[in-house]
Amino acid sequence: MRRLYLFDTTLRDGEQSLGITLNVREKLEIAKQLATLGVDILEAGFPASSPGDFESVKIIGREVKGITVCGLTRCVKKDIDLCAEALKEAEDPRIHTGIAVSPIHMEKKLRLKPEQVIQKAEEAVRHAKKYLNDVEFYAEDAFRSDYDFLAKIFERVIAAGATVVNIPDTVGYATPWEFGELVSYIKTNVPNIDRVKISVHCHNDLGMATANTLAGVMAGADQVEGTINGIGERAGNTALEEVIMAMYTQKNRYGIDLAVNPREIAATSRLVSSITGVPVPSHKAIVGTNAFMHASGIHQDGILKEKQTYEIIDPEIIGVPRNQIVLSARSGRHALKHRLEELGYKPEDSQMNTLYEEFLLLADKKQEIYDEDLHVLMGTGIPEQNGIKVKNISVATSGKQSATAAVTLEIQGTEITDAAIGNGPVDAVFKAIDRITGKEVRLEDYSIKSVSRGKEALGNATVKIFADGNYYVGKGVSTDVIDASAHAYADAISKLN
Ligand SMILES: CC(=O)SCCNC(=O)CCNC(=O)[C@H](O)C(C)(C)COP(=O)(O)OP(=O)(O)OC[C@H]1O[C@@H](n2cnc3c(N)ncnc32)[C@H](O)[C@@H]1OP(=O)(O)O
Ligand SMILES: CC(C)C(=O)C(=O)O
Repeated sequence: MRRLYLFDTTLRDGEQSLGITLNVREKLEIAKQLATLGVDILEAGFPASSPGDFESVKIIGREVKGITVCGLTRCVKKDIDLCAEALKEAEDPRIHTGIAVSPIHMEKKLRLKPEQVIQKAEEAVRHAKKYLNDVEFYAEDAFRSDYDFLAKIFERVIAAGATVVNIPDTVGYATPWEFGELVSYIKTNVPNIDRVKISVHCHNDLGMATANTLAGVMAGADQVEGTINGIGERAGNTALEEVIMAMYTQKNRYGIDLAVNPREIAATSRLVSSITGVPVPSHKAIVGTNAFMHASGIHQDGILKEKQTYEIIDPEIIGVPRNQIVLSARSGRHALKHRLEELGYKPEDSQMNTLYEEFLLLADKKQEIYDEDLHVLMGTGIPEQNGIKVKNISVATSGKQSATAAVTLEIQGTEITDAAIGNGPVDAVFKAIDRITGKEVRLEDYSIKSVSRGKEALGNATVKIFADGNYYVGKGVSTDVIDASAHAYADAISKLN
């Protein structure tokens, strides 16, 4: 069996998705779950990019053990110094440094001659090696580079001490057969390549990131880079869950071994989606809600006769249990606990009374309680209300007229009520919250979507605000859309210092 290393960059390239800004607490929570999933390397951020990113890499390095924690840098000494400083307390640190190698990037962006680029790359790797042994070198835009030049720069960084060479298709331009050929070319044309690991890092601009990554693996790559749910710059990165399950379902054919626990895939995907506010499309491979649903009669007939007629993956393998019990207001604590345990939660007996009360409140509003409702009940869909709690909302609206909202918030134990007029009920509620908190914020984005099924489905509101030079994302969940929106807005404001 050949061992394939999984390099997760959800917290670095994933966070480069438009609209995502995660704070240290959120990043740490995702990092811990990635360690539970069992990825080998976790890219925690780009320490030189901001004090917040520096802090995240530092705290993840300190707190998350049993895994390689990595930070990204340019081939710039200051970036490398900061990265090494952030990784000081990491058990198994790695610096990921690199520079662009394609003609267009070197000439137009870096404004450097190819030989100058090689020099910077060598110097950066040597500088990083002063701090620690494990240094990965990325050749940005490798797929559009001149392959002789690429082989030459890899040869020189390997001589300077790189332990991993990364071949990115930075702009997602490759097709699988071409990308496989590139990896083969590097394997056969770079002296001493067998001393280092080859990594592949693909983007999804043509929808081929996973296919290209697998072609790279077939051509001999030792490490694959990607993100959970495929989030990332522009159209995103290779979705790690797709690579994991492609390997898992093809194990006997490809003989590739991974250290991950596939049962954690669904929980990791949910957590990343919930914290980043980026929904997973229902038809998304592996982790979409429809990925294991069979809708048409001929398929349902086949499944009832033999599951494998239409199912290549047993959903339980990725932590999605088959649902056999229908939960409703008539269900008791045993059924609720049983289903929660099937979904991977470990509710304490002491928690069950409160959970059951919350469950009944919801069940009274809905005929059937779905798994999505239970995830919300267990908190993976409801954010903590740090400091600001929405206690009461009352809205008056009459057709085309403006709406009026009266809102009561509890801030650090004190209840405050105020009212405002807005263009519609949600606007009026947000304005009332602004009056109470006295914060100057600009609403950047607002969306509401259903997170469960049924007529009284839970609405999940996501609000993005801009204040003090930063973006803050808040989430709120309720069967009432105005209530969900108010919670999301209060959640975002509670993240301001
Ligand atoms: C392919 C990728 O995904 S790479 C990772 C992308 N991630 C990020 O960009 C993280 C967020 N970025 C940032 O916080 C900032 O851009 C910083 C801190 C990195 C740099 O900020 P600034 O110093 O203000 O530079 P700015 O971003 O405007 O320009 C980039 C500079 O770095 C140079 N540069 C870009 N990549 C590299 C590299 N890998 N190695 C060396 N220099 C590089 C550019 O040529 C440019 O140099 P110039 O100022 O001499 O023209
Ligand atoms: C920094 C590198 C690995 C990258 O993200 C890319 O080239 O896409």
